[in-house]
Amino acid sequence: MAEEIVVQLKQVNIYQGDVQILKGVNLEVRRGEFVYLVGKTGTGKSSLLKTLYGELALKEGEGKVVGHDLRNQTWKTIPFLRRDLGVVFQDFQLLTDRNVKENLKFVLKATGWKDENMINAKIDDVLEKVGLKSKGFKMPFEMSGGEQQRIDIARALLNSPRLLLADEPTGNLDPETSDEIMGLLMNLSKDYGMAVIMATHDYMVINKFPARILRTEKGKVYDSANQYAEN
Ligand SMILES: Nc1ncnc2c1ncn2[C@@H]1O[C@H](COP(=O)(O)OP(=O)(O)OP(=O)(O)O)[C@@H](O)[C@H]1O
Repeated sequence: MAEEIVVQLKQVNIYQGDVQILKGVNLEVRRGEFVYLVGKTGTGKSSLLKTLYGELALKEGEGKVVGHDLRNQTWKTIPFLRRDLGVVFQDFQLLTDRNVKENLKFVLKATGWKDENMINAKIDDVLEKVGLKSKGFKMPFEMSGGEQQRIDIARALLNSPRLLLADEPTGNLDPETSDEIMGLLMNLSKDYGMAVIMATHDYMVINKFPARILRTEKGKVYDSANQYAEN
C-alpha cells in the first residue's frame, strides 16, 4: 500500500491568544504510525493536538490533517474534519445517563447515521475491536476505568478514522490497565493502519511500548525520527 501522509505541518506557529507556544513546527505522520508526544507540563502538547483537531485555529504555516486543510477552518467545516479523526482524552467522555450502546448510537446519529441496521452493526464492530462486545447494555458507572477507556476508544473508532489523537489516555489508570489500553491502541494502529498521536507523561508506558517520540521543549517540537535534530 502506498504510504499515506495523514498529518503534514510546515512551519507552523501555534498561539494561545497572543502568546506563541510553539514555533516552526514541521511534522509528517503516516498511515499506521504510532507517535508519542511528550514534554514538560505547559510546553504545548495539548495545544499541538488542539491545532490538529481544529480547536485552535491555524494562524501561521501550513497544515493538512487527513486530507483537510487546517487553514481557513470555520465552525461549518470543522465537523467534517472531526468526523475523519478519533479523539480520546484522559477523562472518559461517556454520557452517564445511558448505556454503552446508547452512548455509541448517540454519536453515530449526531454524525448523520440513519439506518438502524447499519448503526447496530457498526456498534457491534467497534465493541468487538475493543474486546467488549458483551458489555453493550452496561451503564458507564457499572464499568471499571479500563473498560470505560475502551468504550471511549470504541467511540473514537465509530467513523473509521485514519488518525487517532489521544491526550493522556492512560493518565487515570493503574499500570496493569494502562498496559492493556496501550496494547489495544498499538494493535488498532497496526491492524487497521490507523495513525495514533498520543500525549503522555508516562515513561514506563513508553519504555514498554517503544515508538517514535515527539518532544515539546522551549517552544520547539523535537522528533526522535530526526535524532532530535532541529526542525
Ligand atoms: N485556553 C487557554 N488560554 C490561554 N492560555 C492557554 C490555554 N490553554 C493553554 N494555555 C497555555 O498554553 C501553554 C501550553 O499549554 P498546553 O496545555 O498546550 O501544554 P501541555 O504540554 O499540554 O501541558 P500539560 O502536560 O499540563 O497538559 C501553557 O502556558 C498554558 O498555560
